[in-house]
Amino acid sequence: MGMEKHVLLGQHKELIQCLRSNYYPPCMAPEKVLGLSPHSDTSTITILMQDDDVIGLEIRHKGNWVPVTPISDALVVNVGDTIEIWSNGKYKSVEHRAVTNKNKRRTSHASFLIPRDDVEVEPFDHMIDAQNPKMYQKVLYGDYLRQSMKRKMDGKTHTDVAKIKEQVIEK
Ligand SMILES: O=C(O)CCC(=O)C(=O)O
Ligand SMILES: [Fe+2]
Repeated sequence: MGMEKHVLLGQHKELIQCLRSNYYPPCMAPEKVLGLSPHSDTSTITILMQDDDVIGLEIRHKGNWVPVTPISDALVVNVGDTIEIWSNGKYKSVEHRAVTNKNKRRTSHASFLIPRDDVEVEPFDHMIDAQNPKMYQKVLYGDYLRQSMKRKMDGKTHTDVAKIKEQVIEK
């Protein structure tokens, strides 16, 4: 985003790390049962450690679900909604889900890096110009996080609260 590392870090006020560990037991009918419904993370970035012997994570790319094949000793880094808002939509949060597996159990550990609750998140001025008008309104991170957590995971629909609605200009 054309910013020094410490400036971006400073935008968090305090860099908070939340950890979620997921366990997906073997499932008799993986074609019918998802491990985790489609969603994007509200974080700035998410660092994911996943088992390397079973595929489970999938990202949505051009309308298709694409498996993220594990690489030994490698972490997966996903862009979250906060970067999407700060970058005014230049860097989109990735929609993802976890599928189940008939024979193998799977574990994953997601580390969400997030700003402090009282940070007002909105697109950075330098990401806005005539070609890229402001797409997101100011949201208080704590409110955004809690509102998203209250909802059923449903793709990226929770990001609508931060989007500037199209103006209807009456003649
Ligand atoms: O299990 C996975 O690979 C995905 C986990 C995830 O998306 C999450 O915990 O938010
Ligand atoms: Fe996630």
